[in-house]
Amino acid sequence: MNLTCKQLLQNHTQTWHEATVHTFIEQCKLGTIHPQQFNTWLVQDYLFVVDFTRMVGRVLAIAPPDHFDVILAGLAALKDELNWFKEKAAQRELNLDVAKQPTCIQYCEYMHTLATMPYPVQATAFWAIELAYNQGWQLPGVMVEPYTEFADRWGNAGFTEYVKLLEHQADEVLQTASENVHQQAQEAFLRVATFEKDFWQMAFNAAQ
Ligand SMILES: Cc1ncc(CN)c(N)n1
Repeated sequence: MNLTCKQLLQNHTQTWHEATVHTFIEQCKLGTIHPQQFNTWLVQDYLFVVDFTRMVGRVLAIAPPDHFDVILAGLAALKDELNWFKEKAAQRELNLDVAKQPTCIQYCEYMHTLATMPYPVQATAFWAIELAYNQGWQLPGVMVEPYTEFADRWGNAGFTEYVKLLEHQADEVLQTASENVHQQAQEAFLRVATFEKDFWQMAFNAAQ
């Protein structure tokens, strides 16, 4: 039996919904998010993206050469993204040299463990991580200022296209993978979904 990214989304609609729809983002859309919550997200997400960039580097290291184009484009976008995070943090006078919160630590440690897994599992996790932000920031629709630019970073049409390419690459390698690898890919998808939900909650908790 084959496994595709689309099937993962269809088989786990509730879990995926919780990964991509959260009061944190809804309150960004409305402009009611507390600055302390948003700033916590900004700093912790920067720290996450540093480790995510390393993860993508490891994915590249074991990817077939015909997947390089998409992954290298992703790494180039991450270079811009890391600089953009620094700019946004400076505008808000936020210190990025702080400790990761437990949820961020656990997510980053999980990304590390992905390196021990077969390429189809890593490709599936990579796609799921990017899709979570693509949908998370896109689903609420137009956000009020100053959040428009944040929603646009991951919700724009180009990013949607990039996530589609990641899906095609994951689907391609899942097609020839064993049942056991399919099982691991499904577990990775579910772990990513749970971490995404927890990450929104971590930022939301900053005001309580
Ligand atoms: C927590 C999280 N998940 C996903 C992404 C998108 N790279 C992100 N920036 N942060």
